[in-house]
Amino acid sequence: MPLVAGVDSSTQSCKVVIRDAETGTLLRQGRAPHPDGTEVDPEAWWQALRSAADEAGGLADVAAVSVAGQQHGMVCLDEAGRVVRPALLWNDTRSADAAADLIEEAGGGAAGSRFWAEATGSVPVASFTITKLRWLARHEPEQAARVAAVCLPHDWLTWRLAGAPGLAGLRTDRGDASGTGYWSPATGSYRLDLLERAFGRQLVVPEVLGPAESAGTLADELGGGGALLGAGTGDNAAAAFGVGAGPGDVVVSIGTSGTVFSVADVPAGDESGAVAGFADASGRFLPLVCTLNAARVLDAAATMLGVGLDELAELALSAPAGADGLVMVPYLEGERTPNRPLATGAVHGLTLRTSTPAHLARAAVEGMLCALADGLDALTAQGATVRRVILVGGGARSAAVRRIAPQVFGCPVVVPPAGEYVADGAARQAAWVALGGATPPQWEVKGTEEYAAEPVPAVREQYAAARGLVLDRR
Ligand SMILES: Nc1ncnc2c1ncn2[C@@H]1O[C@H](COP(=O)(O)OP(=O)(O)O)[C@@H](O)[C@H]1O
Ligand SMILES: O=C(CO)[C@@H](O)[C@H](O)COP(=O)(O)O
Repeated sequence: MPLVAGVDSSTQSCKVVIRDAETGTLLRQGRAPHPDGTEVDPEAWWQALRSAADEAGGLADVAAVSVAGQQHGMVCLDEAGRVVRPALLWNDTRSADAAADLIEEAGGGAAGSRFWAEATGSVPVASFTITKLRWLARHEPEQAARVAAVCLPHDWLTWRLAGAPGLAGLRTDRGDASGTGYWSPATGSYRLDLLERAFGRQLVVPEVLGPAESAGTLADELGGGGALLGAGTGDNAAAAFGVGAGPGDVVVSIGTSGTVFSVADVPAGDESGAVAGFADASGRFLPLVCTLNAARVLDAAATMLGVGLDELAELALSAPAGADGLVMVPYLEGERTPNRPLATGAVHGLTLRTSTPAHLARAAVEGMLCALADGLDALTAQGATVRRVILVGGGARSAAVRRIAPQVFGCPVVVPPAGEYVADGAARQAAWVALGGATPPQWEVKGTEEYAAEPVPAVREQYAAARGLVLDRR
């Protein structure tokens, strides 16, 4: 019975699961928090991974380990492999002007967007690594001069697990490479000309591995024993792999980010920029829409109302669908889809009738879900078929989210049992590496619950009328 470990190094925390490679049975798990903020010293992720792995009983008895991580974060290393500055995360919007500049330099407007969609599958927004490289080159030239290599959070953690074997030892996978802005899912190759255009010179980048290729072995200091390292992947690609998303399935993940994605056989190239044309962890593609505001909208609403998350859900469910016209536009951290990096949130429709905790709770849940429903529309416009939505992430633990989602999405919503599906996807990749074979092991997800409800189109209509009515941050 070989064991495998899967790691989810996401925005708010690190989770480790240890599973039986053949059956997928969960044996042990651990977690540790990450620091707040949109720039983080990668060393904090390393410490969190080590303590989550310790809580999970250590890695000494596993045959393989894979790391899934928050996408896009810019980890810059010098010649000696030292981190040059804290990593800028996917939700750091300071590179919004750099994104606009890169589109302008490629022809501007629709032509510039088309160029990027064709070259890399996605139109750059502030989240993408390439925009952060441009920001660094322009705003911190002394730090930029020290950079010898750039990689992503999961690449760096995999490299640390291997014992930090020099810059030539950096490895990544198709899924995470596709979120950099300098790798093409359609051709499966880097566009280092674009990296150079953005940063001003070439950098070492990780070698891109196939889905079941090994990135080396676990360092002895971690209990090594010859355990293989998987290539790892981005957290959304890992979630799709973890829940075993198939044709007609759209995964909606409500974590720090809100993401809407499906597994596709052909690469996407949405010139509007709404859908990012990523690659997945199985060798296929992962068209994806991402919002900056998801589970933390519920956290913020609970704080405003002075209640816990369970009480927030009860309040939301006690108000009518549509909250009698109270609408929350949830751009609390600016927004990525639509591309409004400076936007702030807003509440519309306040009357004496709607000025109650229940109405505000309902408006928060509906506003967050409506932004994701817009993402669902963008995904179907790119050819995705939606038979059902699979709901995952911390926000899926909310009873209100589970029950209101089918009203807003207009299709059945299935919720797997509360679990760590990103870490599970990483573990399944590790099992594929450990066991070999042309296809990954089949792990069954048991105990899925289905939620169905009559769609309530008025909720989306009132949100559509309100979503543009927001102020930019000053
Ligand atoms: N019962 C719940 N109701 C609503 N939100 C919840 C609940 N439990 C956890 N969350 C939220 O889930 C979020 C963390 O989700 P997670 O998917 O782990 O995020 P990430 O992967 O971005 O680190 C937190 O913002 C937390 O408040
Ligand atoms: O930027 C994206 C997807 O493009 C985000 O989904 C990040 O990958 C962070 O994920 P979470 O920590 O919210 O799960």
